[in-house]
Amino acid sequence: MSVTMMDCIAREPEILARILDEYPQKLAPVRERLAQGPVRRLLILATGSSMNAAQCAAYAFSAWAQIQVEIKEPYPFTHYERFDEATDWVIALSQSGKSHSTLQAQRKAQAAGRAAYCMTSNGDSPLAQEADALLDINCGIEPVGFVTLGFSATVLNLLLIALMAGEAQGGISAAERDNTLNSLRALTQRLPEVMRRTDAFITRHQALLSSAPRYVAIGYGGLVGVAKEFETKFTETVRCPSSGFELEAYMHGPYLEANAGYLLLFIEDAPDARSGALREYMRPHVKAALTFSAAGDGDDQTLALDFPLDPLLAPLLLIVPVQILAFRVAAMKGIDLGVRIFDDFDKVLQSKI
Ligand SMILES: O=P(O)(O)OC[C@H]1O[C@](O)(CO)[C@@H](O)[C@@H]1O
Repeated sequence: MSVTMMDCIAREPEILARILDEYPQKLAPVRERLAQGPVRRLLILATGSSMNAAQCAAYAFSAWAQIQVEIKEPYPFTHYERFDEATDWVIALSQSGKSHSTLQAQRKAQAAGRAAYCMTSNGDSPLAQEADALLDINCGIEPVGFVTLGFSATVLNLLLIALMAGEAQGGISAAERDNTLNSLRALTQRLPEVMRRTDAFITRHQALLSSAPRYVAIGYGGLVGVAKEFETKFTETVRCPSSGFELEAYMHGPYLEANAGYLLLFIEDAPDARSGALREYMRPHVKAALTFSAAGDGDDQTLALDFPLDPLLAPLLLIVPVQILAFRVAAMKGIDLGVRIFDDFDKVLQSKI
């Protein structure tokens, strides 16, 4: 039998634990870069899920290492932008290592005199081959195109890079580093329980989850990356109109499209007054306003994971219910993810090489 998206999600606890054990070796190029001098402005070139993963981890760089992260869509960076000379580190992030736009952007950074660090799970890929240094995501090549395992592995690696930078640049102590590593290990061990709770929640709400014509997720801070990945994953798998918004940005226009068919999903690390106020305002106007929360035991409308944690780590936990939700709602809609559609797309459009 072929490997499914759910098989990949189920491997996350094991693979994330491995990444935590092996990162000092696998991310050795990060140490070498940090030894060359401080990093203040990091440019991450990435598209799709890889861009969303970068958004999940970006604030850890500023909090722990005082690094300003810019995440750029590769194509406009290549074709419309002047290279910012203040950039002192460039990571071209592509899980497959085959996105053509990211390859072109990597070349532009190299032409601007910057060493390109390629972060990928495929060391033989075109991006890896042309890069100046390789950052191995250390999850193997994901056999399913709708990436989940690679997404979570990317977020964890980026958090670990931020941690290494934080320690090297004096932003955090060795004790703080160890506390964070312990929290990450505990998070990884919590994932099987997260999966069980998510399954039960989805089964309970099956009727409304399967019948909505429009899905919207809302997050804040690093959880915007989770909301954006909701958009990417639902669009790829559920194939109904789906969007992810930043909490405050949602209040500037997007709410106006809400109607009685609309399914809203709030993503919270802990009870949040602003997110809660929006949910209560919107609830009478929509089919359902559900919440995924890292904290608490929750109510009928809330999947509560009862695992309070540092908000900077929360995306790594809260992405898992989103991934399972995409897989299960696709199945409820009768979509067979094993059947390829638009099979000639990459051949014709050359977006992946
Ligand atoms: O991280 P990569 O391999 O560059 O892929 C970026 C995006 O391209 C896709 O694989 C589609 O081509 C998406 O699923 C993914 O989010």
